[in-house]
Amino acid sequence: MRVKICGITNLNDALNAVNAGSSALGFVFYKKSLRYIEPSKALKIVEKLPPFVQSVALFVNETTEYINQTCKASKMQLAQIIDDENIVDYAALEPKYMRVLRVKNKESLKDLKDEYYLVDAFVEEFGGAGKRVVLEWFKDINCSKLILAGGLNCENLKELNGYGFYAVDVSSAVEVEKGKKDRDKMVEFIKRANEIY
Ligand SMILES: O=C(O)c1ccccc1N[C@@H]1O[C@H](COP(=O)(O)O)[C@@H](O)[C@H]1O
Repeated sequence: MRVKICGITNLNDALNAVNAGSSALGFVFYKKSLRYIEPSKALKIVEKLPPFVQSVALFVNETTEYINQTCKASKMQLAQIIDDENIVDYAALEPKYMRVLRVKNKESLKDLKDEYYLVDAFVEEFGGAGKRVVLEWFKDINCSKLILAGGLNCENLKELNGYGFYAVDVSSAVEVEKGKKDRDKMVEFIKRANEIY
């Protein structure tokens, strides 16, 4: 199972995540988050990453122009986009992107199109809150293009067996505190993610 570790704010955590086996690292470009990182600081980390690790920029209700400029300046390979205000012109986006669907109920899943999405539990305050989606809602859905986020941890990962999610995304369960990752928790999380079938 592919794993994205989100909320990277320093090189040490980035390299620990990569060495633990993370396929992707998430950088939060949302200023109100305690995991916010300046794009110029993210660039310094990205430039030191080894090959085969994807850098993902997380945006919340930002304009197309801002996303394009910021991804280019910080050499991000993928934009993770929360666009509740419907302001993004996806045809004009330069980086590859992955929309975030914030799931409130089973009805929310009707909005999924045939593309890769990150699905996260809806919370009023944006993101990384450790809140889970209800897995039963995904039972009759093709999950092969879905990256599941929201409250995943070493203990509950095994509940994903059989769903066929493309990847998982985690932040709070592998932290010492917001913005600081725990190496051992990342190692254990990725070990358990690799046991999912
Ligand atoms: O992490 C944040 O601070 C954040 C801020 C704004 C929007 C999204 C954010 N994080 C995303 O939330 C998921 C779930 O995190 P958790 O595992 O439940 O803590 C995380 O993977 C980020 O993609």
